[in-house]
Amino acid sequence: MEEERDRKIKQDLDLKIKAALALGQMCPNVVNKAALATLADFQSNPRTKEAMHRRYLGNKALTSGDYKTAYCEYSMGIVNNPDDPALWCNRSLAYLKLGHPELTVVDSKRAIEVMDKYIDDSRNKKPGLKMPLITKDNDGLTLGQKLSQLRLKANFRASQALANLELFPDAIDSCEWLLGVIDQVKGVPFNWTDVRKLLEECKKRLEDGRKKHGPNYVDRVENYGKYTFRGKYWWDARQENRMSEGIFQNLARKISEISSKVKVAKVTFEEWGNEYHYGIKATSNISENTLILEEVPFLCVNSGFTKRCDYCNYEVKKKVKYICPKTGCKETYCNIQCYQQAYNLYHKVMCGKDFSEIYKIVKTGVSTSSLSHLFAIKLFAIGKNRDICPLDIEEIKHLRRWANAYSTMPVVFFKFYKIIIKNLEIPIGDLRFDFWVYISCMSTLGNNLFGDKDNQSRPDTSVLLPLISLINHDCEPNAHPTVELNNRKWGLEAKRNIKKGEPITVSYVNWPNMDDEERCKRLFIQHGIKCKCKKCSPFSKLIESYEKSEGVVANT
Ligand SMILES: C[S@@+](CC[C@H](N)C(=O)[O-])C[C@H]1O[C@@H](n2cnc3c(N)ncnc32)[C@H](O)[C@@H]1O
Repeated sequence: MEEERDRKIKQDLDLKIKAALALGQMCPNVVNKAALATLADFQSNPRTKEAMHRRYLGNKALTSGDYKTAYCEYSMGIVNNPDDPALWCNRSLAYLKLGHPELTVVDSKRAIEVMDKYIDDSRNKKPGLKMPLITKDNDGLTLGQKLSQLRLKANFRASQALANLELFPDAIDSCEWLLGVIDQVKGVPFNWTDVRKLLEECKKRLEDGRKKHGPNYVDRVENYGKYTFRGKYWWDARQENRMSEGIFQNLARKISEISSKVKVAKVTFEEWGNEYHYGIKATSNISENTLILEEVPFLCVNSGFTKRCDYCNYEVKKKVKYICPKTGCKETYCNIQCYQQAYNLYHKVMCGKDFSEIYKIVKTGVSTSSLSHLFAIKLFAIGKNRDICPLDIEEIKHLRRWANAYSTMPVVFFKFYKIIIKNLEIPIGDLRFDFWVYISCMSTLGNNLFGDKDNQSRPDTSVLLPLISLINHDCEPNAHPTVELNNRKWGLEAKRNIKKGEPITVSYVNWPNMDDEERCKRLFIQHGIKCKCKKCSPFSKLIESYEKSEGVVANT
């Protein structure tokens, strides 16, 4: 029985191969003997079979307009068979329908990459991808034709998403590419007039934008795409869970271990309504200049302008130097202890890997927030090392993500993301490290880092302090961090007398002599904070209207 079925599959495929080659389709090289083997393998492999079933369920959900179910089914399919480009391509449509163009672009690119890899593997006579494109629905198309169609679909979705991200020049390029290949493909899987319409619309919006904002309106993909992201995707419940009793108790214990003067508390500012936040409150009267607490950073990064220990940020030229003993790895530490701590936390999986491209771009940044890309590498490395999603890292899972503003996504995010998962050898089908996880990590980092510049004002170092990060901002704070870069512990000192029960606050910004309204506006623009402190309360309506009229603000 089995043999008979395999023979039929091979026969069927053989015919399709011949037809595809004879027709000279866009991807004639995708079919070879290895592909034959993998198709048979696909039919008998329970995981690829499951993936195909998920694709079927996803397609059904998509057709009925149930995009959330479609997202779930395709994701399950990807977990089972990440080598099926149709799953990535179809999930990109689910994302588009759900209003996540930033994820559509990435999944459609992934679909194309998977197809390219398939073609390369076939050329090099490597085993082909497990790509169940030849299914029961015999629509008379060859494998090559199906691949060509899929490539068009992926590109069309990318064009639509680029337009939604307001990256018009790139959307225009993409539409023009599509219109250029119109004659080469049999059975175009969508209406060509839709591509023309999209092209016209993008050209018009670009022109209107340039008239209004000047010739540099809307940068290209290397720069920013605009989308709405309020700190979490709907399928990710972690931000709700961060206030759970278990996590709260855990934080309370950790704070009590470093200070008897303060405790963690669930707080609301009047205008925050029912939304609870974490905050830190004094447990007794604290006098001016008292050291309230000290915390050792969970993670440190440095951009390399000053030679520092990769683990604790000490300036190594002043201290004993220890270089990672592995040949080819040049990472530098103060001493063997720092090396061992780093090794166990993240270095084990990062050792000797080349992240220079990320460092190069980080070094061109003007603000210390650019260093968050270096943290993202370490968070992914810790996730890989602990075999968990980076968003579940115990030390940081309680942190509040950037949530109060719209976001812009530098498209370099995807470039960096790809470097990270490739270097850390994370398979693309491991969705614990999916691209949205990277965006969510960046959002956590954007809200919780303490950075410093060097004496030439270049972003130099940054630290992640999971407990000090619980302290809220006030434009007239009662405490301030005692930052000393060459001190492993970061301190918090009372600026004035603080009463028992009073929330401890710091200023997140250092803008002396700025008028109150401007400061309040910039807190919103640069930190996503609609500041609820007493000084800012007169401007709350103004900020609301500013948010509505601007729509999009920078996430820097
Ligand atoms: C570093 S966290 C502080 C701890 C945070 N409240 C929590 O629940 O984890 C920074 C975030 O707290 C909130 N926040 C802190 N100070 C604030 C203020 N003065 N007004 C409004 N929101 C504030 C904002 O959401 C901000 O993005």
